[in-house]
Amino acid sequence: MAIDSLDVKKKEVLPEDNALIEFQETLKEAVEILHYPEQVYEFLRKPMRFLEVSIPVRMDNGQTQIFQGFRAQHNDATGPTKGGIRFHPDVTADEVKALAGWMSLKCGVTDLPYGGAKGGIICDPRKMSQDELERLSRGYVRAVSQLVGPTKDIPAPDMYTNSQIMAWMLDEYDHIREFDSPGFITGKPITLGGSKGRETATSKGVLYTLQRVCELRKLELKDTRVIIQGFGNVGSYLAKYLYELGAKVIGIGDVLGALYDENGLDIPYLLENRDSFGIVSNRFDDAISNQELLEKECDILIPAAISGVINQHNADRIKCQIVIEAANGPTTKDALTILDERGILVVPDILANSGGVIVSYFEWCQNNQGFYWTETEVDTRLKEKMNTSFENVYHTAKKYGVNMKIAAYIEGIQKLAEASRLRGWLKY
Ligand SMILES: NC(=O)C1=CN([C@@H]2O[C@H](COP(=O)(O)OP(=O)(O)OC[C@H]3O[C@@H](n4cnc5c(N)ncnc54)[C@H](O)[C@@H]3O)[C@@H](O)[C@H]2O)C=CC1
Ligand SMILES: O=C(O)CCC(=O)C(=O)O
Repeated sequence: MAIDSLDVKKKEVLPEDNALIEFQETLKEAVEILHYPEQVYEFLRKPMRFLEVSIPVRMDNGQTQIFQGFRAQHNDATGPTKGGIRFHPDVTADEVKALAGWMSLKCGVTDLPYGGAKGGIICDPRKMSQDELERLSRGYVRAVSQLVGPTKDIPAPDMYTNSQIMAWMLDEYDHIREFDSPGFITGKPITLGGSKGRETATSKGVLYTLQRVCELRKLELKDTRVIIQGFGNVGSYLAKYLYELGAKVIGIGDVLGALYDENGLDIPYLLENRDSFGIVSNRFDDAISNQELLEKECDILIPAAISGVINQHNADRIKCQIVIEAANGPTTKDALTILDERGILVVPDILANSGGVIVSYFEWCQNNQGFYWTETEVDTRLKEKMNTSFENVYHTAKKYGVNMKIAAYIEGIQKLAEASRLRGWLKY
């Protein structure tokens, strides 16, 4: 069914469209702090491979529409590449390249045996029927099938993709390869070899990070005022967990607007009334804009939607103690400088949202073993990895006297650079 009624409004907070430059500039800073030669930066600043594809899809009206898709593989020195596939009308080639680079760093920070990758298709899934989405998903796999595979490059969900889309992609891949290979893709339905706990993994990882930060800042989670932008996979589960733990979720945002109540929102009601694309604000007359939401006073602000929303235009009006980046790249470099100067702690994406890829890794391990874990096993291991990664980044920040973003890059780069040197790709 086409969902025309949910027409995307023009974005109220214009993201800075320079994710790749953001990635490269921060990378350069971290490489210099580590006293690595320039070639390390030159090698890591772009993906090792990038494929752009055209995907013809027969639409329900009988006409064929050509969709543009991408897959970027940033670096495979440490293992096969790994990263989600985004279906979004605004996704660009450069953004996918940046997202792939961030995936490499994320896998470095969390010590996973992967390099980074990312995929994207320019489309608006809210305006497509399930049949059209299925044909698009299968078409994408056919277009990139030479490049991906369980020991080459393993996709997963990202914005506007979900376990059903992973299931179609897996089925198409199995069809092409003529054997069952559940390890080709993660974030699958549990019946098809998905892992328990993958659906909630990113939000749980953000929660564990947030709890650790609260301990350090001596903040009681109970009654802490939290604002979350994004009410999809990551934002909605996070809101649920925080609400259950007694935090006051005073604001949430989605693509069409935002809801705010200084006394705390009724999260169970919003969860029940949101649609499958994480939209709920359109059900209320008193919705505010995303811009207003981001500038409301709170203790912890959690951008969990798109990149570049905290930028040089609004960073001096952000009124919180802590920003936890659940989205990829929500804070620009300029904004980070302003927030640093204002004493606002920013916990970086490549640490905070790594729970998703961590449990994707667990899923892949389970597929390779053919032996499946309980939810408690998954969760215990996730928490352990999140906590270890947090402590490493935190201590690196102290050691080098840098913010947590640079510290996370420093943590993320080292294994990549070392593996590239050991393979003889870089001489230093
Ligand atoms: N799903 C996962 O496992 C992981 C997701 N992430 C990142 O977290 C973020 C959110 O991902 P998901 O929750 O999976 O996506 P989703 O598709 O489930 O939900 C996206 C949410 O963002 C909102 N949104 C979309 N465009 C917006 C805009 N222009 N302004 C304000 N809100 C907007 C949507 O309305 C929806 O509520 C993305 O940056 C993604 O890359 C990071 C790590 C893993
Ligand atoms: O689960 C994965 O493999 C990747 C998730 C992802 O795309 C991300 O962390 O940004």
